[in-house]
Amino acid sequence: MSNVNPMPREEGLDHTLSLAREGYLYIPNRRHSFNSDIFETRLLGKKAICMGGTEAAELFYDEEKFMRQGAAPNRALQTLFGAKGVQTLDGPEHKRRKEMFMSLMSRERIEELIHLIRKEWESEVSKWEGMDQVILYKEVQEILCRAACQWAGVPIQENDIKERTKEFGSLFESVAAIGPNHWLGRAARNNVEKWIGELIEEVRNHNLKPLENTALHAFSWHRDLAGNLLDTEVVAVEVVNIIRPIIAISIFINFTALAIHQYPDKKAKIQSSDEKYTEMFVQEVRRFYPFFPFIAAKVKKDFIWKGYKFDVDTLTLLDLYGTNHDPTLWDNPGLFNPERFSKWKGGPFSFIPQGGGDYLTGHRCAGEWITVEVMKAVVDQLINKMEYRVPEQDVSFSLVSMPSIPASKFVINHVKRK
Ligand code: HEM
Repeated sequence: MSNVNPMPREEGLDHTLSLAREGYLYIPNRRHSFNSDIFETRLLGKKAICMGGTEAAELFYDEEKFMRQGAAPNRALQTLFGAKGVQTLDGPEHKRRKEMFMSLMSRERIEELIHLIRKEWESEVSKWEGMDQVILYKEVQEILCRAACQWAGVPIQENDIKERTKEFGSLFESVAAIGPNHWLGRAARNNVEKWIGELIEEVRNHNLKPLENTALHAFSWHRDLAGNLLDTEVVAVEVVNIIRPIIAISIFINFTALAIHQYPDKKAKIQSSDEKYTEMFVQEVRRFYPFFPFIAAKVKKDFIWKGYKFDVDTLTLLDLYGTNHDPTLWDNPGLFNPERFSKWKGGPFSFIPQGGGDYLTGHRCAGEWITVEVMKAVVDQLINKMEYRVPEQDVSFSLVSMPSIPASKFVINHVKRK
């Protein structure tokens, strides 16, 4: 064992409170002070490893070394993820389930979603023209809820939109909450899973016939490796795994609107450049602003990496926010600078707002292409299709509360179609 070195270690009994207090900066602060991309700490009463940077991300996505089963805390399963979803699976079972998701992500299907969102957006602009003020975050969530349900083959009545939007929103807004908001998130999950579960039963009884290439259809009839249909509850979790994150793009859209407002020179450049610059702008929004701070896995079997010992079952967190702001990977990472993406060489482990690695064989976000395309379409709507003013408001956002959203939820007024 002479080749094993002690890992830099945060002394003390437990640091869960520091994690809650420092939020997005908990891991980056310690990577900086230990001058190490890896350190040991104690979270939820147990030893845990935190790591960040390209090499750590590559290690984290090695499925021989890490597994997802048992890694997500119960409070995340009860709100954000749901039980027995794709996020909790490993190996061939995960690959089979992930294929089910990726089968929806063709260029044509993504274009259909963008078309639905643009249509909903344009009809909302007419409503916004008559409003004294528009709280963009709330309004955009309703647009995305309508479009996502339609895209997923899930019928929804117009008078249910507000309530369902709130429920889906609370699944990702309550994940780090304690007390009443956490319980609201749990109640919302029970409600939406029950509603979707009833629709799945209708599909299986042939009373409801969603289009074949929709999530509701594909997931209801998906078969696992043993050739069996999935339990209704699991299908419901996976359909929610499509609709909920599409609505969560509202967070990136709020930051997109904020960036357009705060960086008028970049806005002018979008207006005078081609689509390539819009894409660079959107990528910089995803790199610069906070969304998911980190992701969790457990060590699958004992191994040694760079002289550090990883013991089976140890909770390990990969620093997403810190990797996207790592000064060894990004020049002047605190600067909002879309131009950096003109020279960016790409790579699956350095730019990881939605996880890293491979889409099909690993856990990288199934909806990353959708997210980028939706954000690009929204930039076009905000800049080329409407005019608006941004009144005085508090647009500060926290690096502690998760997920982080600008305080005012971005208010606009004097909206006019162009
Ligand atoms: C709103 C912006 C989004 C962010 C910030 C985001 C972020 C993430 C992150 C960090 C992961 C975990 C990666 C990992 O565990 O290694 C993930 C997984 C996932 N995301 Fe997203 N996501 C977004 C949008 C979407 C969209 C639009 C969809 C689907 C339409 C989607 C579907 C999924 C699924 C199904 C997984 C699980 C993948 C797996 O475990 O194999 N996400 N996402």
